[in-house]
Order: sequence, then structure tokens, then C-alpha cells
Amino acid sequence: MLPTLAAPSITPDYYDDYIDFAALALQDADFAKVCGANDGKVDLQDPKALQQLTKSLLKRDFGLAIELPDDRLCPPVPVSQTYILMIRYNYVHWVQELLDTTSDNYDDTYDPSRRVFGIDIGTGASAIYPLLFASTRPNYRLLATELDSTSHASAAHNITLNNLSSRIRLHQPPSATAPLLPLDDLSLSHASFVICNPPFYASAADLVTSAAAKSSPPHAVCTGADVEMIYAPSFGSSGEYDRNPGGDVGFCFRIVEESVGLQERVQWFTCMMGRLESVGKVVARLKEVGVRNWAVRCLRAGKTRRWAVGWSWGARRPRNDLVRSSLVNIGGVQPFPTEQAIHAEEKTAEELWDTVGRALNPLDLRLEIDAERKTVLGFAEKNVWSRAARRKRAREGDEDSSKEAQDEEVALGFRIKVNEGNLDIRWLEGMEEKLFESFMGMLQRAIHPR
Ligand SMILES: C[S@@+](CC[C@H](N)C(=O)[O-])C[C@H]1O[C@@H](n2cnc3c(N)ncnc32)[C@H](O)[C@@H]1O
Repeated sequence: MLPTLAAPSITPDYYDDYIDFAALALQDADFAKVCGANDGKVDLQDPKALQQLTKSLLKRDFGLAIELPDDRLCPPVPVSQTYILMIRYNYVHWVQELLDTTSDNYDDTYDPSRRVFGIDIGTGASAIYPLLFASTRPNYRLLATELDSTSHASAAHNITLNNLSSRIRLHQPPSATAPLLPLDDLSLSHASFVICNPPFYASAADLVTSAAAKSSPPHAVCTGADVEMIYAPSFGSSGEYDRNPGGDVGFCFRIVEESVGLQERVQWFTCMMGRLESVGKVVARLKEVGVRNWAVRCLRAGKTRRWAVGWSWGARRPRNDLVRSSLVNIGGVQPFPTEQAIHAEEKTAEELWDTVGRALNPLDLRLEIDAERKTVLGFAEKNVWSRAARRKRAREGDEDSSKEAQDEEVALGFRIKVNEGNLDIRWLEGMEEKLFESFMGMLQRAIHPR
């Protein structure tokens, strides 16, 4: 029988610290039982209590129910797995925000009318990502792929259990070497995003070494079967290992390679990494293949940390806090900032607004001005603020600027918000960071003339 679940009472932005057990016990009778039996405390060594904790969180925060085979990786096992549920949701919400801040409305907010279609590679026995996306965003539809037959069957069960079969389609690839992104095989023209929690380890030995480094036996913290945990492409000729080292990096390299062929048929490709150093390897590969728009993120809950990398072949730039993080502190991985400020403490908002108007109005830009909010949205087809561009315009008169720019390619899209004593400048669109830098330079000179 299908469960009747209450609508979620809260959907968190991001989880960070651990949960308030007492509050959860008041909201959930099943959880109260595991708390009550133990004096209001949860025995974090008891798998059953932890399983209930995760189930209660899924029910309370997302209105979801899941059932899992004992021998498959799942959220509801020992303590770190509860954090892993929270980290999974943090990953889901980060992807949602990447989409929200690169959508057609340019206003960095969630647009419930936007139809979104996402692909989860390796959805696992729980189908946890599609369930989280579908339960938090009614306009999302998903394709979930799963190679392993046991997990595939269990994922199908969980999708049905939550009445989501009309919005989540499940696909079993014909082999381990079939495309990870089966757009062509399934006659799909586009997707909005790709999400993936890949097998993290390159071999059984890698799994054991990694668990030893964390000083805990591997299967005490994880019930994953090998197929879920290990990705070991068969290495033939020499040099292949460098091209694909296996594990999370190797799996992600495959997605990167497929993304080169797919380009803008997918707006955002993303993949989760088990180790910070993996982020460096993936970003290096992205630069190698010519990606110029990427994002890095530390996903955390309690003391557990994972990392995510996202990239796009399109020119829309996400909000700055979504692409850069001081917690991803290794060299060369941070993309160029997409938000910058210019300070002029001595000036009022009125004065700054006038100065910005004087700087922008003569230029061949498409501008949408909101004088009340002191905000201007602007698009340029090319650099029209350089000295050379100004001289050319003076020579040729204004005839060029009269043409309709609406449908032209956008080389730079920006939003300027004027406040008391400062401007916030958001880079919304463009492949060239140098163009955004040069635009910032022009504004700096307008605000602080020598
Ligand atoms: C680490 S598990 C993640 C499961 C789930 N997404 C989660 O976060 O709980 C990786 C999953 O990828 C699946 N997988 C491995 N290779 C695959 C492939 N080529 N195509 C689709 N799924 C694959 C595994 O069977 C496993 O379920």
C-alpha cells in the first residue's frame, strides 16, 4: 500500500550542523520511540535508531519514504550516513541554485514556471537524488540511470512508493561502457543538469587504504556493494591510467569527455568528489578540454565533507558564492569571481546612480533600468567602452547604435545595484573574464576618476 505522507513541514536551504533530536521527537512518533527508549538520547551506534533518524528526516523535511535492500549503499545506516543524507540534499540544493542563478530571468531567483529536466547518473537503490529534486521542486522531471540490477529494482520500488513514476524515469544502461549520458540513445534533445555521486574508489585496495586512513573499518561505516563503491576501468595499453585513473576522478573524467560532445545540450554538468584533491584533477581536465565556466563547492554536514564540481559550456554565470568557496582551498581551482563591489563611502546612492548613468548611457549597450531600485541590467555584444571603441563610435556617428540588439549574441551581461557608498556588480553572462575585468575597470575609473 502507498504511504500517505504529510507535506514536508520545512525544506532547509542547506543542512550544516546536526539535528535537534528533541524537536524531531516531538514531530515524529516513530523517532520519539527510539529516543524515548534511551532517555531522550539517540544511540548513535545503533543502526536501527540511525535508520529511523534518517527516515524521520526524509519524512519531515521532504515528505519522502524510502525502503532499501540491506546490502546496498543507503542513507539510513550508521551515523555518517545521516550526514551523507544531509550532504546529498546540500548537493541537490546547490544544483538547484546553479540553475536558478543562470536562468532566462537573470534575477537569481527560483522560477517555478521554468521546466527543468535533470539526469542522475547511478541513482542507487534509494533513488535519493531524483526523490529529493522531485519532492522539493514540482516543475522538475528526471531521468535516473542505474547499472546494477538489484539497485535498479529497489530504485523503481522507491519511485513508485512515493508516487513519482510520472516524473522520474528509470533507465538501466546495457553495459558498464555504454554512455553515462544516454541522450542520443533515448532521443532526448536537452537536459538542464546532470548530477552524479560516482563510485569513489579505484580498487578494493584503494577502499581499504582510504578507510584505514580514517581509522575505521570500511564496512562499519558503509553497506555499499563493490559495484557502488568501486570504479575500475580495465587498463590496457600504457598511458590509459593517466587518461582514466578510475574512482571518482575517473568516473568524472568520463562525464567530462561526454560533455565535450554534448556541449550546450546540457546546461550544467556536475559530479560529487570524495576527496578535495580530486577537485584539482577534475578542474585541470576541464581547463584542458576548454571549459571556461565552472564552479566548485564544499558540501558539508557536521564533520563530514564532500566536494562538488560543476561546469557549463554555456555563458550564463552563477552567483559568486555558488562557484567559489574558501573551503575548496587548493591552487588553481577557483573560477573568476562573478560578483564584485566598488566602494565609494563618501558618495550617496543618488550621486553614484548619476555617475553610473553618465558612464553607461553613451555606450552601445542594451539596458534595462529600474530607477526605483537603482538597478540596471545591461548587455553588450562586444567591448564598447574601450578607448578604441569610443573613438570608432565618434568617427562613425551613432548609426550603429540604433540597431536592435535584442537577438544579437551577448558578449557580456551584467547587473549593477547601486547602494549608499558602493556598487555591487554581478557578472551574469559571458565567456571572457577579461571582458568583465575591463568593464569593471571602466566603472572604477568613472567612480574614482584620477
Ligand atoms: C556511490 S553509488 C551512488 C548511489 C546514489 N546516487 C546515492 O547517492 O546514494 C554509485 C552508483 O552508480 C552506479 N553505477 C556505476 N556505474 C554505472 C554506470 N555506468 N551507469 C549507471 N550507474 C552506474 C552504481 O551501481 C551505484 O549505484
